[in-house]
Amino acid sequence: MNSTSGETTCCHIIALPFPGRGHINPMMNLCKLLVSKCSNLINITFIVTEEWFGFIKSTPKPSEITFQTIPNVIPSELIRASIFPEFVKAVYTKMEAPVEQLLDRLQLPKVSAIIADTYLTWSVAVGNRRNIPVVSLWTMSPSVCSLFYHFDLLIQNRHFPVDNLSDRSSVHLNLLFAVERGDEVVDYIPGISPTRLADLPTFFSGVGKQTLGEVLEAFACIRKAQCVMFTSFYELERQVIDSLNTRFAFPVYSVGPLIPHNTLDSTPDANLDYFKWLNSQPAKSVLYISLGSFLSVSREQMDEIVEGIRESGVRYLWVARGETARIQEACGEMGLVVPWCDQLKVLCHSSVGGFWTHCGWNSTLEGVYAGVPMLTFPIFWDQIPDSKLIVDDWKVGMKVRDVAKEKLVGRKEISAIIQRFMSLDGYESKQMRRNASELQETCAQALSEGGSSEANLDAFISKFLKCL
Ligand SMILES: O=c1ccn([C@@H]2O[C@H](COP(=O)(O)OP(=O)(O)O[C@H]3O[C@H](CO)[C@@H](O)[C@H](O)[C@H]3O)[C@@H](O)[C@H]2O)c(=O)[nH]1
Repeated sequence: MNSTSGETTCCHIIALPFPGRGHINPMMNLCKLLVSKCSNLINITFIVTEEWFGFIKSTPKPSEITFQTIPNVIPSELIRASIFPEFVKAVYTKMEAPVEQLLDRLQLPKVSAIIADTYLTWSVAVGNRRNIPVVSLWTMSPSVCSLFYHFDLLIQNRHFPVDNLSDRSSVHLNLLFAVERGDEVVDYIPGISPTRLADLPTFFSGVGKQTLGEVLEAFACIRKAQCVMFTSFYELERQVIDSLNTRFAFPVYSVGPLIPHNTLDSTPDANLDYFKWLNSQPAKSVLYISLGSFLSVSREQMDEIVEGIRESGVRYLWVARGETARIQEACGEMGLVVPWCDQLKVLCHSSVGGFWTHCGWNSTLEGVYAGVPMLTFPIFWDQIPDSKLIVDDWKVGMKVRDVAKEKLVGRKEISAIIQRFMSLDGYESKQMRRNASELQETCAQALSEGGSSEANLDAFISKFLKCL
């Protein structure tokens, strides 16, 4: 604290999240954490588009965090998934100028740092021009960070590009590739356990390949940031984090999981129908299903999932956007379908015994925190290696969808794996549940007083928030 004159000085942080739920949530959780650590001593300006402000303005937050908006210079969130490459290009090219204008107008005093999503490449230049340190917040797994940071190794080892794939925008091209060469093993990315080509992010073709240029640009820019922050915790991927620490010329801080665990006790739930329903179910009997907040699977696949769940006879709570009534009718009376829920609180409910997940990194961290085993159904990008971490490395889950094997997972297969996964008696299931509890314990230790995440946050604060 800068208090030689007896006065307390407030400093300022600018938060620049990437416009997407999976990025805004962890950025907000980080901001809340910083405020709770440095109460009354920092103010945070959280910058989003007007559209996102509409989505999040009623989110409970401390008064030290203030929203500021820029105009909607990028395509709407409502169509983001359908025009993803165009959306990413707009984020890379259209947001910098309005952010600069906003900062000029606000004239914020004593700005200690800009915390910006790694994918907002231009933020490093904004910070450097204003002589403000830039903290690059990576909201995916440290493994995926290492992979993109060392992308040249894939090229040197002739694992990228793959010549026989055209640029047609099709998920099936990735599958085609996965079937032909997917079992080849990548064992040269620092810190990452041997990984099949099929388990790398979906950058070999289609939409993934179309946005790869921007992602690699982000990893060129990350080198000019003053530090990198992970939403994860150190013990979860210790080898990768150690190895990145030796390679980066700046510090790496793992301060997570940056999920809303601090609010678990405070949010009221008694009146919500799905909590009332959960309260009346047997312990560990409910499969919680979420396919993520922005991408969806094909109609054909969705029908197989619905039938598989119905045939399994397992109790379920399914978060489905848009098609709630249709899915509820088709899946039957063993469960509930809702358009949105308080996911972390649901995962921590004693009736929930499993998590069908698309393996978004926040959901993965929430599953780890809650100690719930995961049934993985990755759809795109980093979700594929996240599934591999969950199933092969941590051994806290089972795969519904193996990208190297099949295009469409059929209802019989889905029903069988759900039953095996939710059984509390089977050897495999018991082992998986034991591993999930152990990982949960490691996570709790990281978050506890003196744990690695707390120590990293303290180290970050003392190095970067100089005004405190
Ligand atoms: O009913 C719901 C559904 C979701 N969530 C929350 O929404 C967030 C979703 O984040 P995530 O699980 O990471 O999924 P996406 O929104 O799909 O995340 C995007 O961003 C992530 C972080 O960069 C990437 O790992 C993913 O691949 C990418 O799709 C999580 O905190 C969930 O708890 C809820 O609270 N209620």
